[in-house]
Amino acid sequence: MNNNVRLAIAPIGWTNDDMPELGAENTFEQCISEMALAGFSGCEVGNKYPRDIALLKHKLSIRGLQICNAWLSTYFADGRRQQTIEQFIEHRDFLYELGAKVIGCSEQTSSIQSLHKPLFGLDKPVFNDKQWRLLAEGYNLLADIAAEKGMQVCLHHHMGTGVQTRDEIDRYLDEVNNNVYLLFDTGHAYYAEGSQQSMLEILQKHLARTIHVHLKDVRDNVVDEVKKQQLSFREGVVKGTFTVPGDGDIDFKPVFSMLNHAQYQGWMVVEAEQDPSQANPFDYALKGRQYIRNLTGL
Ligand SMILES: O=C1C[C@@H](O)[C@H](O)[C@@H](O)C1=O
Ligand SMILES: [Co+2]
Repeated sequence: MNNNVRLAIAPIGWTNDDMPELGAENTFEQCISEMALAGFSGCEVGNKYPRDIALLKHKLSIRGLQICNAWLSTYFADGRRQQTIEQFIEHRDFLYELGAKVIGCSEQTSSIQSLHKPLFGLDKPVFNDKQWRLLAEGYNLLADIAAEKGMQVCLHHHMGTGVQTRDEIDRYLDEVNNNVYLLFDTGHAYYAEGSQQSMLEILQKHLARTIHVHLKDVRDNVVDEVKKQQLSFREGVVKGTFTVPGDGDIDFKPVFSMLNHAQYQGWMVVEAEQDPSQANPFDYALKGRQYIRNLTGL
């Protein structure tokens, strides 16, 4: 893997912002110390991180860590344009001060990812033409606002949202301008389409537009349970849908070789939300780190 790729890890394995009861016992300092000790040089932002920029930078830099991105929910497809833009500007400025170059957003209009609804039922949002137009106009605008600070915007395709499937990812990238990008998440692509092959085809098709990568592995047996028992996204997470690369059913070798071939430059972020009381975050961070080292030399 080329030298322009850097490895980060998300705090979600230690403390889960969506379900704060998962990892409530883990402190911010424990989390970032273990990230550094496991051999990562960057991380995303969690809700236990201090908002004071100088303090946060200090805590991170003494551990050799840098912020590479943080999630922002957008609501363009239901018309909440102004509110989204205001939040985006604040988020952009926060990330800019921390030295991040990309801003990863997820369109959450009618999302069921946090609701108690079957993930594979009929409730997943499906955008109509007008909603796609609103989304595309919104993301085009975000890209211009990001560019004011030399930053780039990417959308995180996500289970339970209107940009989940392969066709929806294609449509998103067709509709937006060329300066609007993709955050490719291996776990969500695999979960959405149900196979390694489809996940790889999505990545192959959109390599040139991929500016940030989340590395999650998936446990097939838990996905089967989510389908059979009509579980929600979060119920699946608690049961262990996701894990670190090398611990589940995805083969990451072709993922890394595609990125390498395309001379991908940017961050790859291990992001494995599971219950920290069942999956010790430090053990799993080390496990993921070792697997990536073995396959990439990074
Ligand atoms: O990037 C992500 C952020 C989380 O909040 C989300 O639920 C997770 O699955 C993810 O991929
Ligand atoms: Co992700």
